[in-house]
Amino acid sequence: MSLNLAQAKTTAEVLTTALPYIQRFEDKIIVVKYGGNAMTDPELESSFARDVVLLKTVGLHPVVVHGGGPQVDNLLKELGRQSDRIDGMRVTNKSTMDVVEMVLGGSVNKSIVSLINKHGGRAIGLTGKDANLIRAKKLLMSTTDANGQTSDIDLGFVGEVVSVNKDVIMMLIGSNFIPVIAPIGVDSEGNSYNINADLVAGKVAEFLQAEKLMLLTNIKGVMDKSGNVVTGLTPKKVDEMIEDGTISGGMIPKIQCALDAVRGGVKSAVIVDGRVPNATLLEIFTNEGVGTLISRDLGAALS
Ligand SMILES: Nc1ncnc2c1ncn2[C@@H]1O[C@H](COP(=O)(O)OP(=O)(O)O)[C@@H](O)[C@H]1O
Ligand SMILES: CC(=O)N[C@@H](CCC(=O)OP(=O)(O)O)C(=O)O
Repeated sequence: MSLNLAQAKTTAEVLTTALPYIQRFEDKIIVVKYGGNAMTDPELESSFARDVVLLKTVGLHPVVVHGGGPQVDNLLKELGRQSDRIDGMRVTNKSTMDVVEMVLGGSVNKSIVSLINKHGGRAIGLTGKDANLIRAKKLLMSTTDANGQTSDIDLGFVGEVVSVNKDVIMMLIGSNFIPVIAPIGVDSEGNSYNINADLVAGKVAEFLQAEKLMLLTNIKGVMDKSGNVVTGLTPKKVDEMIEDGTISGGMIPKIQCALDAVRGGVKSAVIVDGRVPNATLLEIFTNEGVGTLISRDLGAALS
């Protein structure tokens, strides 16, 4: 495609405006979590893939961690099965784990890889099992009832991240690849664990000491009871909002991992509306961003 002079002038202006941001983020690692709910529109999927390729091309190092919860739900439904969720976590028995691995490590991972490659990137797909990328252990969860009684909940093969093999990711980044990671972990016995993709993205960002953790979802940001986007959340405020039901479901692990990541050394975490075209670029190349920002200073000041 060639541009006429007027178009070229506009493009030149845009590129000039982006220059300080490109310089600020040059050589920096940006972990982008691409949620299953943000994957529903082919146009937006292409926009996401192009954004990631553009970031890499101008010298940033995007690392993609993806979800795919709705896609797992769809296959389970087709198979005439279902799974419960507790606080946003899928209760995962052995046969559900097989489906999770098939969908997240298979079709979802490969379609993101293909799309990025179609747009000129060098994406490489991995699950946490490849090169023991994500070491995991069983997630232990407990609940407290109205009488203050605490009881354990068994979520089956749901895991939490123990460690991330940073060297593998750095090697790929150094060879100009864009890692695309499915949220499946492995323990020392070779057992697979289904891990919430936000938690994986947070830990990957922490182990890499990323400049930014971007969590793409299908909502404007964290909303209060009136539906207004909230920024500058404190852990205390988050607890209150979970307690009174303002924050629920998948937003619970999302906001918690954003807070954990900034406390763990990631410069900033942001919950971004993935339904906005070019959301990833807008977040990097504008001061305002497009979601709920949790900065390191804020995280440190409030912890
Ligand atoms: N206070 C809140 N603000 C925004 N979203 C919330 C809130 N509480 C619950 N949610 C829900 O969390 C969802 C995002 O989590 P999730 O569905 O797991 O997204 P993803 O698949 O992108 O990880 C939103 O679509 C919304 O339905
Ligand atoms: C334990 C657990 O709940 N795992 C998630 C993993 C995928 C995921 O997190 O996908 P989204 O980001 O699209 O929600 C699941 O099985 O749905």
